[in-house]
Amino acid sequence: MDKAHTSSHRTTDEYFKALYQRDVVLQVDKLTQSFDQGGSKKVILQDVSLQIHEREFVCVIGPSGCGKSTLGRIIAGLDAYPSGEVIVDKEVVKGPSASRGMVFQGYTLFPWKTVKQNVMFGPIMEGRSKSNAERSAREWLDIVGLSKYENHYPHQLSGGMKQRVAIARALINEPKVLIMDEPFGALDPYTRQKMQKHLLDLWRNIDITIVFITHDMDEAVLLSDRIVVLKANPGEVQDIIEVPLARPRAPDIVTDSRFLQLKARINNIVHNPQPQPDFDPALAEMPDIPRMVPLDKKDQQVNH
Ligand SMILES: Nc1ncnc2c1ncn2[C@@H]1O[C@H](COP(=O)(O)OP(=O)(O)OP(=O)(O)O)[C@@H](O)[C@H]1O
Repeated sequence: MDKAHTSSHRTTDEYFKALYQRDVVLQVDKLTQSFDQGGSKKVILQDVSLQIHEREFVCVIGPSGCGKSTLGRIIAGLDAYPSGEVIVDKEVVKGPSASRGMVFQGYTLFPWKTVKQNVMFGPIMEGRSKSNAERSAREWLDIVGLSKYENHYPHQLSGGMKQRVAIARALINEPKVLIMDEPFGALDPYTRQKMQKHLLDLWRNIDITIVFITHDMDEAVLLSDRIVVLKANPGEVQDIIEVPLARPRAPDIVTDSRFLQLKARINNIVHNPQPQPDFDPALAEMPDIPRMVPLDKKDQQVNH
C-alpha cells in the first residue's frame, strides 16, 4: 500500500511513529471474561491484550457475539472481570469513573430530563454547583450544535440529535477515553455519515481517545487509526490493523481504491479467521485415506 500523506504532509509512517510515542492511555492485559450460559461457563473473551495511545481512534470489529460489547463494558467499568487487567490513565479499572465515558447504540438519555439537564447530569453527580454544571452543559451543547434545543425533551429529537446529546453528556466529564458501542447503528445512512464527520471533527479538536465498536467495515476504516479485529468463540484478538489513510478523510474516501483494498483485507480477516493457536496442526491437512481392504465386486459398483 502506498505511503499516504497526512494533511500536515507527514507520511503515514511518520504519523504512526508519532502515535506510538504517545503515552499508553488504555492497556488491556490478558483479559478474560466468561458467563454462565445454559448451566455451564462459556468463555467470551480470552487473553485479550491491547495498548491504545493517547488521542488514538481505535475501532473494534468482529463477528456478532465475539465479545465486542463485553470488552467495551469492561473498559467502561460497567462489568467486573475475573482475570487479566485493564488500566486507563494509569489506574486499574474497578468500576465506572469520570475518566471513561460511554455512548451506546440505544438512546440512553433520561426521558424526563431536558437536553440541558441530561448533559448536566455528570457534573451534578460530581458535586459541581448547578450554575457551574449549567455553564459547562451550554458549552458542550454549543460544541455539538444543539444550543437551540437545550429545553427540548429527548422524545422531541431525531436519533442523530439524541446521539449528539449523548456524546455531549459523556464528554462534559472530560474522560480520557470515550467508549462508543455501535453509536450510529440505529441511524439512517445520511445521518450516520453526518455523525461520523461530526465525531471526527470533535476528536480532532479535543484531547480524547476513542474506542469505537462497530459492525460496519466502511465505518471502521473511515474512522480509525487502528482497527482491532476480534474473532469469536472465544473472543480473541485476531489482528490489529493500521489504517494508513491520510486525514482528514472525506466521506467519498469510501470509493478510493486504497480504502477498498484495506476493507477487502479486513473483510478477509474477519470472515476467514486463522486457526486458533491451540488448534491441532495435524488437523489442518487431513490426508485422503486409501482403502486398506479390497472391495468385493458388488461394492465396487457403488460410488464410494
Ligand atoms: N451478562 C451476560 N450474561 C451472559 N452472557 C452474556 C452476558 N453479556 C454477554 N453475554 C454473551 O456474551 C457473548 C458476547 O456478547 P457481546 O454482546 O459482547 O458480543 P458482540 O460482539 O458485541 O455482539 P454483537 O456484534 O452481536 O453486538 C454473547 O454470546 C452474549 O450472549
